[in-house]
Amino acid sequence: FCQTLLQTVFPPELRFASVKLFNRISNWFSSYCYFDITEIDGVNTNELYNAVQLYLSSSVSITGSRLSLTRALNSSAFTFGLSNNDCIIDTFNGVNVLWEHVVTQRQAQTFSWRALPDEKRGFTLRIKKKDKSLILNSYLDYIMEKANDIRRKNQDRLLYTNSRGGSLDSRGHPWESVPFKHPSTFETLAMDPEKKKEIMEDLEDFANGQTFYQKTGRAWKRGYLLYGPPGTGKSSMIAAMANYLGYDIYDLELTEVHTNSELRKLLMKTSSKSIIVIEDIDCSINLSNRKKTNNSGSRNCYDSGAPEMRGGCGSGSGEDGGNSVTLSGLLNFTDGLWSCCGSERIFVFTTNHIEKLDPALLRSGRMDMHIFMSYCSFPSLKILLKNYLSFEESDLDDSVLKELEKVLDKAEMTPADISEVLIKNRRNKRKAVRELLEALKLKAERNAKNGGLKNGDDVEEEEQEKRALESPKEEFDFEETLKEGGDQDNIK
Ligand SMILES: Nc1ncnc2c1ncn2[C@@H]1O[C@H](COP(=O)(O)OP(=O)(O)OP(=O)(O)O)[C@@H](O)[C@H]1O
Repeated sequence: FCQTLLQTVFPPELRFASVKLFNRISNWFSSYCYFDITEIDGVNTNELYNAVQLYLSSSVSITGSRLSLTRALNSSAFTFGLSNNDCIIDTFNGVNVLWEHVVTQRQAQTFSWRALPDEKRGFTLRIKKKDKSLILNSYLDYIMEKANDIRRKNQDRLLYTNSRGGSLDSRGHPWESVPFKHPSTFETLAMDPEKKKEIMEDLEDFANGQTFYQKTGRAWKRGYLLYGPPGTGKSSMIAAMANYLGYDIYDLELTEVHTNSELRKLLMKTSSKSIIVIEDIDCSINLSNRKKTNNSGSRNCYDSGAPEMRGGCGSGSGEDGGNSVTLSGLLNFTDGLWSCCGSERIFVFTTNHIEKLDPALLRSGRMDMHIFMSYCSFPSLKILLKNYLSFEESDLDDSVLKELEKVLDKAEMTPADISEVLIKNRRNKRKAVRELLEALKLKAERNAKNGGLKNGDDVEEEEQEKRALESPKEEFDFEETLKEGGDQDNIK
């Protein structure tokens, strides 16, 4: 009866108008203003909605009593969210704002080329009118930034490679990626703690240095050169850097890049907050012939500023018939105008032979920090003992520690060699230490015999070189024997 009466006295048009009027009057007198951020804006997904959801997830997890939980694709973390029609108060620059998660049923869908979800979701932001101009823009920027940080932290990092001979994938992308799961961290990395701290601080300063780089007019990038014998942890260091900063890694296979312009395109397709790695740079391209003069006897390649990497000096353009990467191309890659497309990028080059590198690559500004990855030192050994055997310093006898320390420098063993000994015997910790001591002593003795000659790989390399030098001599002797008409059986 009441309903019928209401319908008659207040027809829908009148009701609609009175609600509108009521809202307007209450808005007039209200000290708040409201912003609706819907999940779907027209037919497109609203990025701000996703950002707010992620941003609120960090504060909701502590305060909320009923929460929604999600786990995104390619993510290793759970994200908390406000459940339907729940509210939360957030504070920004001393101003309180209220967020409400509004979920309503969507009315029957009219024709649309895209199926919309049954529920209409959105956030309503309530801000005091007097604070609106003060915080709105900066608050929303802050939310977007924070959300990106959270997304990066939650999402699995990716390892990209270009090793497909310059071909593009179905999306026209020159890089292909896999989830990056390397477990190396600065904690597990065996190196001098002081040096480690210095590197970590440098990385932190870089990551937080947006204002600094802007103020000084420098491109927001940094170069690290890691050098040292094989097995001293150069790759592990790169993984630790990526895990520390939460950056993706682009592992650039330089031998698969054919021209400078291809190199540039690869660079353009890298994202910010990433580490671009060229491993064993001395093996990737020929860096040794920069001082060759060209036939006309002009000044050397290095002076000309466009040294050729394959086949001597070339034209100033730095490209050799369009099929070789030049040093100038590589320098432009790290240092030129193109290196600044995108920001917050780290370049890491690794080499086992720093002496083979062109000084142009090493000068400051290109490679800002040169990091020597050395043979295992005593502080590094303690980290390895802790990692592999869970040994603290106090768990070992002083005499054993002293013996290890004494022999370690002379043995010149890499952390990789030592890790092998420890892994092999990790079930029996005491035996592992004993075997390690023996291995170190043996290596030290061998080094002493060889006149302090480096580690196993270097010895092997020298032996290979010796063998290579010796083999032509044998051929020569054979020829000599032929000429002299020697013993035919021997010749056979
Ligand atoms: N400093 C280190 N700290 C911890 N582990 C190390 C270290 N160095 C080497 N290792 C161990 O040895 C293995 C090989 O090391 P890694 O590949 O990082 O050396 P590398 O210097 O990059 O060698 P290469 O020059 O041959 O590429 C790693 O998987 C790691 O387990």
